[in-house]
Amino acid sequence: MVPVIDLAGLEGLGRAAIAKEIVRASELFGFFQVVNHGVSPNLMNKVRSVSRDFFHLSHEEKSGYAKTPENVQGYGYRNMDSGENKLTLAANDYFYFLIPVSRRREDLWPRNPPEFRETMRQYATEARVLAERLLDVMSEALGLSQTILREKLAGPSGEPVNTIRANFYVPVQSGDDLVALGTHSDPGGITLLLQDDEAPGTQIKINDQWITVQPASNGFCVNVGDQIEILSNGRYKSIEHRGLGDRDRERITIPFFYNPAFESIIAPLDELVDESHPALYAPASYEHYFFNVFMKRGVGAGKQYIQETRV
Ligand SMILES: O=C(O)CCC(=O)C(=O)O
Ligand SMILES: [Fe+2]
Repeated sequence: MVPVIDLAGLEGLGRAAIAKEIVRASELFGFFQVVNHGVSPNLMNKVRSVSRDFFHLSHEEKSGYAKTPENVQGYGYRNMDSGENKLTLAANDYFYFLIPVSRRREDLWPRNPPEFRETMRQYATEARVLAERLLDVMSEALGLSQTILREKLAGPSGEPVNTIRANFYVPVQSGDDLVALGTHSDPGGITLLLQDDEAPGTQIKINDQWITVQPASNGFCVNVGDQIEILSNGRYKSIEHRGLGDRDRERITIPFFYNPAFESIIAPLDELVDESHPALYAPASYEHYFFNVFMKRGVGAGKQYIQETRV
């Protein structure tokens, strides 16, 4: 039911047919998986293994890279700060800016394992290319210039915000709830979610039913985020999803977020709005959306974030 889309041939004769699948999935669910997507499986495995190695270090060593109240980047852990930072998971996590490079805090990127930094630098480049190929297809299908979505996300600075996070789910005690990361839609543009092939646990909500995603080998899950729903004036849907822990195993997922620059004003594209198609969402800067809508409610509010911007 949830499509696995083969991107081999996207830039060749296969483009129209592949684009049709991407667009259909984005309209129906806001979710699909991709294979043959151009990011090397070797690099994907390295991203997983350096993350796993980092999480297995002592708490003391990891805390040398900890987030601070003023800075969202760095290593976070369960109950690290009560109340204020509602993004801290019921698990360990780390979070970094990749793009713009000026906001990167590489000092908070682990030195151990030694390949961590170089792996993430390379990943920043390759994942960005994939996200932009998908955005270009989605732009074309709106009947607009191929780069309109990425231009709108980048805004006046010309630089989108790309971040990665790793979610580290420790095994869930029997009797405890499996849901570790509550129901949400991703607030930004588009998310490439690197799965844990051994421990599935991403669930997406389709027609009010929770469906566990079975990770395609060497694939990415692609989640459409709220800002793409807004820019497309509701044509593409952001997907409600959540993250489960596993009773027996650790689970690590590593989302790459391709998000607007904070100062970008996101609103339905002018070309998609006319008298018979009124704008469904009010314009807002991404800074406002992220801090005053998404973070304020905290993870777990499903699609209520975007409902707040409905006109
Ligand atoms: O870990 C998962 O399965 C989902 C992660 C996720 O939705 C996120 O980090 O935004
Ligand atoms: Fe998410």
